[in-house]
Amino acid sequence: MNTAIATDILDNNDTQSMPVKHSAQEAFDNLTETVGSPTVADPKMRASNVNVFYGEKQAIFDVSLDIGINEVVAMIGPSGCGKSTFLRCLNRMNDTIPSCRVTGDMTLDGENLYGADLDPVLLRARVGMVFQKPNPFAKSIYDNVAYGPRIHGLASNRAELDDIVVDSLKKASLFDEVKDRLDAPGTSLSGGQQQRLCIARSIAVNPEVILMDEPCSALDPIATARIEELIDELRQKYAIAIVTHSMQQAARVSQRTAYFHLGKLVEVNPTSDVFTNPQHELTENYITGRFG
Ligand SMILES: Nc1ncnc2c1ncn2[C@@H]1O[C@H](COP(=O)(O)OP(=O)(O)OP(=O)(O)O)[C@@H](O)[C@H]1O
Repeated sequence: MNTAIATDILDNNDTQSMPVKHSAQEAFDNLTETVGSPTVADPKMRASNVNVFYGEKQAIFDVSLDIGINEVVAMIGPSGCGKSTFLRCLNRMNDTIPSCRVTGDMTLDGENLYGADLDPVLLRARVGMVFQKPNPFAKSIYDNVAYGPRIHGLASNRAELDDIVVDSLKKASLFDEVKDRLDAPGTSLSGGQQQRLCIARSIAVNPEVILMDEPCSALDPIATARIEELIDELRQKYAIAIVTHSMQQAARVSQRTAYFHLGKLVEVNPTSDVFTNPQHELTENYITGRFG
């Protein structure tokens, strides 16, 4: 993990009181194309020219961004800039909001996410999501993890289901802590354990991509560190996109960072570049604490 960069960001926060340069607004108004490298050679997911509307209000403007295999892409930016809205497009969670309309092209392994023949329920198994607040079902630890494999018919007998549950809990770094109480309610776990249970639940249905929307915002620093380590391990197998308010977290866990501002994707670059040598003035203002 990029701990050194994360520490640099902390050290740079003495610039918080500096005024926003007037030219920053001009730079935003003139922004017609994302600065940096929104595409990768081997995309798992590709979003091209995506616009999102809530009724008449446009929340995302012409955003293009790839999520590559074995990479973590961090999405950062001021509150309300559209990070969660964009993330939710990637597994069609926005379908559940009646006023929400999405245009543009989005693909998973080249397949159109919004194609008429694509079942959103199956899509959400392939593109799992972990939310801000851990949300285990009111079921046992075992049944929380077994739920997805059961409804998707991934196990033909109890022994296979047991294997999936144990394997998923191991991958989520939770097994050792719960192996003696798999029948206990998921809600009896600590917040950090509940979040790892939710990650195990996503993993259990063999996802290819994991989306995380501020997964550590309800957790203490120790539980956060466990999840961050886990994200680093999960990257070996999955493509991951994470929305975070913590620039230190983005620096620690991601390989590329995407900076959103008022619904536009301003800059995407390797994380080390974004935090040490941002290309766009708006990114620089944000990471040095001049606004946000
Ligand atoms: N369900 C909704 N209905 C109407 N407008 C919405 C809805 N969800 C989000 N918005 C609006 O879309 C814009 C982007 O919101 P979004 O939650 O995606 O931003 P965000 O960057 O994730 O914010 P935060 O960091 O505060 O979570 C905001 O103006 C918000 O008010």
